[in-house]
Amino acid sequence: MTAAALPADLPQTDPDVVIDVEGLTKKFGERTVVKDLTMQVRRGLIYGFLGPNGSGKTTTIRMLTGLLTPDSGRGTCLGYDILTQSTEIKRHVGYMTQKFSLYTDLSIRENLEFIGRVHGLSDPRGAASEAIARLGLENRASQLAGELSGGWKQRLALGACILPKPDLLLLDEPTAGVDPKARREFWDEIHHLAHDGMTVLVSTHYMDEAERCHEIAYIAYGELLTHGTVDEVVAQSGLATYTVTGRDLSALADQLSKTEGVDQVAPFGSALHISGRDKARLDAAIEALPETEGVEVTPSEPTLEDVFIELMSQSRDNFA
Ligand SMILES: Nc1ncnc2c1ncn2[C@@H]1O[C@H](COP(=O)(O)OP(=O)(O)OP(=O)(O)O)[C@@H](O)[C@H]1O
Repeated sequence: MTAAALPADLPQTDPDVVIDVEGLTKKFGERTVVKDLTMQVRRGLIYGFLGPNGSGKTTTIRMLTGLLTPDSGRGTCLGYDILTQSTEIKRHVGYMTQKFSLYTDLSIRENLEFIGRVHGLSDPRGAASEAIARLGLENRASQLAGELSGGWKQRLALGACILPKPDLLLLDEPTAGVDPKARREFWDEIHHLAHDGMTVLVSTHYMDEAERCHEIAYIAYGELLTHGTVDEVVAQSGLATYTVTGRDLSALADQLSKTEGVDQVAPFGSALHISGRDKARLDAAIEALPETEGVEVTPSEPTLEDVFIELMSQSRDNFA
């Protein structure tokens, strides 16, 4: 990964650490939405935030970048204090929210030029042309934004965010409802941006997108339950997993889901994915299965989805 030089007006603290916060807590009314969150994000990383609906991902991302003031805790974003220097932070951050917020009755080019002017760019027309070329929007430049399909809208929204060349990009569920090809192209572009030195914080519910992040954090009920690379998160889970293949597995799935030592049974096409927190107990459950012709049980690796479902079930227990 290449890291471009920091702009001269950024505080030259530790240029490799873009976000460095500790003990962030946020309440809305009586409800604590984010609890005692401590984390660091290094420059040029694509950092994914995962977790159930309403778990505090957006609130976290907004606090990390000074867009929302925490009730307690402290830290820096791009070297600026998140409590006192949010104006400076905002100058360097691009934020793509869940809601499409561009002008539907302006064309792609008009929208981008307008955004360029709002940001006071010296050459809004040139910047718009550059973004149009970068995102492959040339053939659609004069199309009205309101007439674009979901995937192209997202691409335009991304173009608008990167127009002022932010150092940090926040993407809040950027590909919800977008087809797989458009999602892949969107992610290819995110990787190009990170390769050029931009840091990206992205919230998502898609496991394949989580796997495209350099690091991920899983937040449930306001608490950061795990973080690291995908491999680290899977290894830290301590889950043991088997794959069961064969015909007519639904009766077996029923039986297994009631068996001690089996914490998860998930059908995947003609296979079952069986996981347990305690490998010895899971092994005992597997060994106790009756021999059934055509049914095969093989050890496998837990998927990220297995890990997240497990984390969610544990945290729900704690919060019930
Ligand atoms: N300004 C606000 N005032 C009151 N409650 C809020 C506010 N913003 C968020 N909340 C609540 O805080 C909780 C966390 O919301 P947040 O948007 O951070 O979750 P999320 O993980 O991003 O959810 P999703 O995946 O659904 O986007 C939710 O219960 C939400 O209703």
